[in-house]
Amino acid sequence: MFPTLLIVDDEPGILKTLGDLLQDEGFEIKTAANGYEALKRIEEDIPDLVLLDIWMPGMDGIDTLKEIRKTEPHLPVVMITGHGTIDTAVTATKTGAFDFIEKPLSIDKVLITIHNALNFQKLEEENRYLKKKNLDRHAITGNSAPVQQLRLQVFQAAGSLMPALILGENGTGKELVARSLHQLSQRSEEALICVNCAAFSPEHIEHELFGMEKGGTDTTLARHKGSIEMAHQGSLFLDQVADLPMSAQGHLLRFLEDGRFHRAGGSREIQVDVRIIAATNRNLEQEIRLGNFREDLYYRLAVLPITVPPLRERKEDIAPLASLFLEEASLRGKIPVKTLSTEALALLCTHDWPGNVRELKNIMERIAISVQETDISKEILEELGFGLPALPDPMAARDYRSAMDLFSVMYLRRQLAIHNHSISEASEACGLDPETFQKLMEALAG
Ligand SMILES: Nc1ncnc2c1ncn2[C@@H]1O[C@H](COP(=O)(O)OP(=O)(O)OP(=O)(O)O)[C@@H](O)[C@H]1O
Repeated sequence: MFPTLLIVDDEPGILKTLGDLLQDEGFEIKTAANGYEALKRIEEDIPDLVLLDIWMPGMDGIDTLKEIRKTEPHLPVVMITGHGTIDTAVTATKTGAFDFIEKPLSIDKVLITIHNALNFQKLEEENRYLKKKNLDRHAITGNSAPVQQLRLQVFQAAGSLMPALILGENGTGKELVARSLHQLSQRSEEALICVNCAAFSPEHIEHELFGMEKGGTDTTLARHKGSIEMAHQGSLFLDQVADLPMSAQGHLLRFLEDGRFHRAGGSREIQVDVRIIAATNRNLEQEIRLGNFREDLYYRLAVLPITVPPLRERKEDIAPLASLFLEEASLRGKIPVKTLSTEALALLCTHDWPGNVRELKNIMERIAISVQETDISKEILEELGFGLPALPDPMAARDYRSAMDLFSVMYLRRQLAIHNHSISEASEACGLDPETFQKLMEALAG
């Protein structure tokens, strides 16, 4: 299929010669003698590109362009200008024209501009497609009442510029909620900068957030912009915000008050427009009582609080989430999709999911890759440690020894659950070697 060009010019001579030349180059040509006719043509059938004369009686090129933009924001428009009307042409590019070509027209220049505009348009389309896909990637899966409520809260918060604070246990989906919030907001075309506040030492977190003006001889501290500046016009996601040291909390509070800050070592005041989204799995009210978190900062951050419920409180979501993760893993690994039997699913619903959705995702990915069968039975899950009998409360144990044994088994099971049901990962996290971990599990189970 050849690209369709709409040529808009009040000079019949130009319509004819330019039309014939471009038709010879393989384009399909439509013409319009004025702005009104052009809008009518576009309404009938959208062309791939418009060549639009600026000087026309009645509605001129700029007004026609403004009208086109109302219904067709992405349609590439190239302006044709008379000699000496560069200022108007610049106004046109500001109004959304792709480029302009001067009369008398050189066919080479016309062809290059058309090809550039069509290529750019293709790239833009791909980008929009990827953006849309990205939106799906950040979709919050689940049909339980708490997740429906969560989606509504995210949607409402996306329409505001106020800081949002996302609360919830480990692995519940706080980062996913933050990404979804940004994607649904008017800032989705701009950057979402993510900073894990727990990943930096107290000295480095301020440099990471606010940037650095002078670094002396230490090259790792060279002059650089901080995440706040990089997020200008977009959003900044502060994950594990409870880990911010006190001095950084003070600077963040000041920034939240008026959008201004200084780079470390700098005296120039910088103002940016950034939407803050913070998250934590800690109980911030308790951290305030313990003196670890500033109360005034908490109130600034928590203008729009969003709580992501733990998976054990929305077990209806286990089935759709498990299917999603099995499907995603099989797509990635190019292997057949696996499904859970009814009994296997019922067994998953008896589990408490201390690692929440991340634990479910990890286990489904492991099953997708390592299990041969496409129907996942209850027995396969039992081999991975699901469905172990519930343990009595260690506080009610008859003596110290039994209380300690009960506690140890609970601890090891929990570590196993959090770490992907993998003995090597869990043992490393607990500081035990895998053999000891396994032996302890067996001895305590007996
Ligand atoms: N409702 C959901 N739908 C689809 N995927 C989800 C959902 N909730 C969580 N996930 C996935 O589970 C994983 C863990 O989620 P995420 O990293 O957002 O959790 P988190 O609460 O930020 O964790 P942490 O407390 O450790 O920072 C991610 O891969 C995420 O995409």
